Amino acid sequence: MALSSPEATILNTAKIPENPSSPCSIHLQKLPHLTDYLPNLKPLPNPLEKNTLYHPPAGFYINQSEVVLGKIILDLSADSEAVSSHSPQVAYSRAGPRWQVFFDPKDIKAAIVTCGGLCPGMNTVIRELVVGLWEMYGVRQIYGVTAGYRGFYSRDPIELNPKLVHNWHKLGGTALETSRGGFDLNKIVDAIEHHGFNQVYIIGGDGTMRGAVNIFNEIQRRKLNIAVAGIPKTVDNDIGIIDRSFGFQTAVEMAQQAINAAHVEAESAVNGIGLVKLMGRSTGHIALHATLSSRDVDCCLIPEIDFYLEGEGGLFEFLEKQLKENGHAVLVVAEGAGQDMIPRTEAQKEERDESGNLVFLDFGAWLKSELKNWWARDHANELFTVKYIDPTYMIRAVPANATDNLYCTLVAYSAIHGVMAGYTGFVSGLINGNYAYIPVEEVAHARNEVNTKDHKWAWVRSVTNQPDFVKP
Ligand SMILES: Nc1ncnc2c1ncn2[C@@H]1O[C@H](COP(=O)(O)OP(=O)(O)O)[C@@H](O)[C@H]1O
Ligand SMILES: O=P(O)(O)OC[C@H]1O[C@](O)(COP(=O)(O)O)[C@@H](O)[C@@H]1O
Ligand SMILES: [Mg+2]
Repeated sequence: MALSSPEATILNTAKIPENPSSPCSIHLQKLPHLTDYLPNLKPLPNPLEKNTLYHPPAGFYINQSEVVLGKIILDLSADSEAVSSHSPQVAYSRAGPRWQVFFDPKDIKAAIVTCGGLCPGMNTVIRELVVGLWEMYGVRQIYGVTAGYRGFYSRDPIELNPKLVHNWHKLGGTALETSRGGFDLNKIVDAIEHHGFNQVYIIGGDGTMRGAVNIFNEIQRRKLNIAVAGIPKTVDNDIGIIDRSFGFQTAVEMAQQAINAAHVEAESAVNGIGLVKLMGRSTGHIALHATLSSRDVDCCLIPEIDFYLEGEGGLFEFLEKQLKENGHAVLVVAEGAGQDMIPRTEAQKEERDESGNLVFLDFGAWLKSELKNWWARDHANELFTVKYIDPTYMIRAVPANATDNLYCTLVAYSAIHGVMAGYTGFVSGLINGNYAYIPVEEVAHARNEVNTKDHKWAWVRSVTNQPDFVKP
């Protein structure tokens, strides 16, 4: 049947090359390997071969040639960027067990550390690293470094085993404790050497991964037989390349409770506004996803969009209309939104946390008072209520849900297999639904901001009907 919509016309006339599969080549991101700087290391057969419970079937081991593509959506029309520039498609090594390993389990002394803010699932990742190393590869020396990076040089590591970590996946937070700051490169690498750790698993966010790059470089410079693997953790979902971090979906789910409460409060008041602030230092992913799944939100404000309060096309005008039509409105704001609107003292402009992250002012509280001022000014004699809900830590200080727990298991096992195979300076992560190894250097600098030009943001706009804040 002939297609007659305008979209169909565009599709039918697009210049699609005769052989669309030919134009693209593949560029594999090279993973650092211990033999890059220790060429005399000898491979061993994978100890999984001797596992008494599990006999690896044919096809179990991953070949070096197996890759995961960084981009799976391509424009194959002849004049598209990808095709006309012949730019190669970026690919990453597929994660999983290798036939050869570069560690003898009896010589392994593994260290696990957690850094930065909490994220649901951190305990599961620790648990799965311990159980995976112990059960799959027969490793018996596994240690937890407590209190983040500073713990390497200021605390005694604690011994971990499957019995001890048995229930950890049911607990929020990190049993190893975490902290910000305290990154002292030489002290950390000295301590790693001093303790005899030869596998270091680092669970943390963008800051942590930048630290991991430095540790990896210093280990290479000292030519140490120590592999470093990162496992990206970011409740904000601000790390690029990977689809998302473990814990993100749990946080979005928890945020629903706050939005529901704000909705009930707003609906039950005369001219009621429910205002919810959700985490997201520099990205609005949690706010966006929580908004899309809730459907009760009338306006979602994130750091990636410019918006204004007063005048035509502004927030107050929009709320006025909402209150007139529905009697209530629900606003969701990301923590990092509107920071440049709040007046700051010189000291506040400089304030940073121990890791060097800028300390944000409470946009939700500021907006609440601005809303009240606006209403008092323009509608002095009408009732008005703003209920402000700030569930901050409640969305991240919880155990991971089932989906995130599964992700934690697979990402931890991927990291173990990669390290056993001698890879180092890499992270394991989910790319387009598949587990892959990515050079940590790349991950440490890859940002993941909300793309306000894509369909997802357009759906937010259509679900909420909020203005686009383009000044007339
Ligand atoms: N550029 C950097 N170089 C080295 N270490 C860093 C860097 N940025 C942050 N860190 C360290 O990484 C750890 C966690 O960083 P932080 O930004 O607090 O959290 P996250 O890793 O979750 O983003 C802290 O110990 C901090 O000192
Ligand atoms: O109060 P804390 O522990 O510094 O955490 C607050 C920050 O932690 C986060 O949840 C996550 O930040 P990180 O990924 O950098 O750890 C941010 O959204 C928030 O700004
Ligand atoms: Mg961070």
